[in-house]
Amino acid sequence: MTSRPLQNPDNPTNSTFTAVDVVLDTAYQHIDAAEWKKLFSVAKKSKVKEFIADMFAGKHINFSEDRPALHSALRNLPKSPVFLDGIDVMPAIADVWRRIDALCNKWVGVTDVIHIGIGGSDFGPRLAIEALAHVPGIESRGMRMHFLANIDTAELARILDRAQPNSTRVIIVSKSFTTLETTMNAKAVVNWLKDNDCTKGQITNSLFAVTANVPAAKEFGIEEDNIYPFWDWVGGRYSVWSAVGLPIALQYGFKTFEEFLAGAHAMDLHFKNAPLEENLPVIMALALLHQQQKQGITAYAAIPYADALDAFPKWLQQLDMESNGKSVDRNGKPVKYSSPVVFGSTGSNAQHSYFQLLHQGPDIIPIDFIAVRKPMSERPEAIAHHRILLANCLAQAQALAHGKTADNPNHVYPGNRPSNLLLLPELNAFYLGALLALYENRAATLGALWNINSFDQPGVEYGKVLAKPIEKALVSGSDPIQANDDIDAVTAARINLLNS
Ligand SMILES: O=P(O)(O)OC[C@H]1O[C@](O)(CO)[C@@H](O)[C@@H]1O
Repeated sequence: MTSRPLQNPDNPTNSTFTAVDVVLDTAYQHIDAAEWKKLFSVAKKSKVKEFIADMFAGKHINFSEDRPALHSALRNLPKSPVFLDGIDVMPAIADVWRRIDALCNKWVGVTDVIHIGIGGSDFGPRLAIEALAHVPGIESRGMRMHFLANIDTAELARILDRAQPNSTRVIIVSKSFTTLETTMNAKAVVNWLKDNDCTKGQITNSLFAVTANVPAAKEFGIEEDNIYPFWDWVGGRYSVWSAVGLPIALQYGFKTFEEFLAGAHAMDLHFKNAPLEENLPVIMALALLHQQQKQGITAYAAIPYADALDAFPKWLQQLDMESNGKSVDRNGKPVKYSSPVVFGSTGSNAQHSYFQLLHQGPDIIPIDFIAVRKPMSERPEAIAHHRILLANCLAQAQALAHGKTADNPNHVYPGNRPSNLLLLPELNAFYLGALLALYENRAATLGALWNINSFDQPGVEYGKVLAKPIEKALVSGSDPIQANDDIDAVTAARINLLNS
């Protein structure tokens, strides 16, 4: 017995939208025609269409850093001119593509790649390498790809235990080339190469860098030929399309990297040209805004029913919350809405973790269910398992939407829990690119709707600054320290606890 009719009579039949073969179904958002009409008028009033045009035209929409947000140019495979302050950026981008392609053919006998980077210099390449590892038709070079991000040496030790120093290449990825975790990890890996009797020449040949700060990479000791540049008009969390995506080409071939770019480019063309009413990133953004306005939601979950997308929620957390986790708008005024807390993990695992809360908790938390139509293999067992996976995805969405009445209050499902269904035709480089670009463009649209600058991240600096004096005070066995301008009484007590 369900608590409401399965079909929602006031829900418009056109709840399904398709772009680049990716299907979005918003039926369970329970937004009726009048509400959609209102939402699209909000989009028009927020000048979303003009914002999209400005973004692709290289306008300095990242006004606080006086920069464009032109990551779309990085996947503009047709190389149609993209002008940034009067200069076409495509020749420089195409030159990096050429160099990446050439490098793919040079790496012979490499057993291990240690990819050192954090945040946007890690989440994107890590996601793509994991997502494409078992895609039929993608030939892997079979190199062990080690992602070293955290300053915690546990990750470093695990990697150095496995990698073969004489056949290892090191890619240091950092837009700023000043991120402490990355530079310290890079130094530790260079010392490991030295400790394993690698010659100076071997070390020089095995070190590569991907950065927007070429002088700093040279200063570190990377040969110019081994430095792959990107630019300050590419945000870190939007950078997987640049040479930051190098591991994808090295492991799966340049053609696969091009496929990845092509999917994102196709989604960009849709975002740039489709009317608001048929525009997937815009519709997803408006649906979230609607739930903020109607239900006062403060969190949302992205749940890929595909183990290959296990790293997707982590990538999305940085994209959404570093882009739009802000309290003031473009005019410095308090925002009405901004990014909710974003979390997620793969289904069906998530059903055995926090779905109890999603179904019966007091808070309404919208969900993006992401599913893949085609199983990763045609083996009968894989087809059977895939059918169960999809059935669970659809069942969870239905149960959340309609709920269930019961005499025993403990068994009541309130329902009215909104969700989207995103359906990829299959998981390959093209549709992975399309999916990530869909969410990047959704994040940009949300920024436009919330009147937020989605392309700076001033909130990540203060903690790093405070860590410096605290790190200096952490000397085990030292005399107890007193609170001072940088270290308050609580932290001083904690430092003394750690030092004792
Ligand atoms: O690529 P970099 O400069 O090392 O920065 C790493 C990450 O740190 C941040 O600057 C702050 O989290 C992110 O925006 C960025 O992706």
